[in-house]
Amino acid sequence: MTHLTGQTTARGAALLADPLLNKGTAFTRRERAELGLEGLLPPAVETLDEQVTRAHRAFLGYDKPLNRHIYLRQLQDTNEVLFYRLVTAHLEELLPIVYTPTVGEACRRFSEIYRRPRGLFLAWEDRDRFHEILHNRPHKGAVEVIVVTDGQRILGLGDQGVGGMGIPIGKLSLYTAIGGIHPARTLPILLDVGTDNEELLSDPRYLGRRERRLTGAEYDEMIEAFVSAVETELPGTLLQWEDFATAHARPILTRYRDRLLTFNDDIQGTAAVVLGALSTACRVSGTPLPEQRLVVLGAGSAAVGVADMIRAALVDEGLSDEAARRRFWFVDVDGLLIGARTGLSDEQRVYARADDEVAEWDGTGLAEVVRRVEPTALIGLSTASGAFTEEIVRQMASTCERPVVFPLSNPTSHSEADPADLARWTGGRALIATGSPFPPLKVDGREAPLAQANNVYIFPAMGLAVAAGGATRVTDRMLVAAARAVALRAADEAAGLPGPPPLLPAIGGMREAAREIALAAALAAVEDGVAPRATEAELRAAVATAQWTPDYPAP
Ligand SMILES: NC(=O)C1=CN([C@@H]2O[C@H](COP(=O)(O)OP(=O)(O)OC[C@H]3O[C@@H](n4cnc5c(N)ncnc54)[C@H](O)[C@@H]3O)[C@@H](O)[C@H]2O)C=CC1
Ligand SMILES: CC(=O)C(=O)O
Ligand SMILES: [Mg+2]
Repeated sequence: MTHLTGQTTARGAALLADPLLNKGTAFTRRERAELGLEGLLPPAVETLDEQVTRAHRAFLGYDKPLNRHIYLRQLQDTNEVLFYRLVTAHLEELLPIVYTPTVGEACRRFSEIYRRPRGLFLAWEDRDRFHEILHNRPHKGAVEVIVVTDGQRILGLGDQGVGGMGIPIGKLSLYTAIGGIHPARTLPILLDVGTDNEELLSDPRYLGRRERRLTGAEYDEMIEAFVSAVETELPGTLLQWEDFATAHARPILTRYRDRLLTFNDDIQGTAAVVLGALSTACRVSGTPLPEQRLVVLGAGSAAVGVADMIRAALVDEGLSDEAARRRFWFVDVDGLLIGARTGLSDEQRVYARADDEVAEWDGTGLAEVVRRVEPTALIGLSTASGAFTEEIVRQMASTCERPVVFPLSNPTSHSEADPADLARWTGGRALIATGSPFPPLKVDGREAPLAQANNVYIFPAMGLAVAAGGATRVTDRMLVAAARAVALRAADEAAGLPGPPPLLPAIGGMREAAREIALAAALAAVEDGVAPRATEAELRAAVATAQWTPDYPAP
């Protein structure tokens, strides 16, 4: 409880060394006298707001994003209340540093910039002792949310081995900053199953196991050992799978989603935010969802997850499943998904087009698909930087009045297009959302913020929903409800605003948005019978109470 209430028996240097109890220069004179801190701090006593101002200046003193990231991580490891107060006060400015794109660089250079430990590293050799090792977590007591990765598909950067730990740390920082999950109740976990990244294997500084990745039955055994340790030691914890390679992501989700409280953020979180942004785009363009023709670049777990949720929404709107499937054309590194393709997974095969459709085509690459299909929406989850070329986008814009173009791959260096180019090539007609942040566009002399269709709109709110409503499973309906709440909030914010309506809610208001999204998901959990009965008013109050605000406990 200590770390939740701030009540502690720690004194002196030990107190200052605990990031969840340390107030730094905000310890009052009386506290300094009572807690053995005299002489350990410079004399000035600051308020939290004064500390935030000072920390923000120090942050701005670093030019390079990675150095800013390192500064923030150090602040987090020194004084968490101050870190979270700073992040929440400057969310829009700090999000790209804590999260994509800079977190990608932090993962790539994890071993080089490593300073202090955070979270748990679980290695294959210890698979029989995961239960014990979970006891070594820094904060005892219940854990509300775990984010776990095995580092194999970190953003669009591929295998980063233990460097992938940057992602669970970054995502959980946002569970706290946006969702309000208390930092003592979060736990980042890296499953070290080795790496196939040659550069890392030959780097003497690499901090992970210098072994090739586990595969097959051993890999499955590792995952099972981990899940059963979580089930036994931390029952009721929300377990989020993050940045697993497609070969593992879906099978793990299928295996465990009905067994414990769990979801895959890349598959399900991404789907919800994209459905939210697409719903807004449909409203703005006047082309209803069932009339959209969707070309999706990339057929990995993220892309298929997105299509599955849009397909379910189409069926909800009255289309047959077959008709819904026919609204999609999937293009991957080998071209259009068609029946004749071998090696497609069952999930991909759902979207394979009939072979005779392409009989007369000049190949099945993206350019030809766009020329033939005349899509109204182009969604990129391919990791292929610049794949939405001028030729392709101009072609699309020649047959569609308001082309929906979502280059969603992260980090920025992997985006399928630069939004400023998309706006130029389409004469400002494109409805754009990106995965990583981009500067606002200039529209009619005004700055128009770009929608960042990133699962950050969803996962912190799911954590809050579960904390407030006590769900025991994450159901599809909870995610669809979250998607609807995102679209609703965007529409509310757009009302009365000059200029083009934003496709997603403003980043600066994400904490408030998270409450609305969480409420919608919590209500859906009750409807699905996976959470105790509660009225909307009760859940609204529970969500507000559950959302922690960073502040020092009264002296
Ligand atoms: N905006 C967001 O919230 C999210 C974005 N993403 C991004 O989506 C991307 C993909 O993630 P996953 O599906 O897990 O990855 P993945 O590696 O499993 O899938 C990539 C897919 O793209 C295809 N591809 C690769 N190069 C291509 C090319 N040059 N042309 C056409 N297709 C190509 C591959 O064949 C594969 O089907 C990543 O960059 C990730 O950062 C993922 C989750 C959330
Ligand atoms: C945003 C995210 O989860 C990804 O790019 O993998
Ligand atoms: Mg991810």
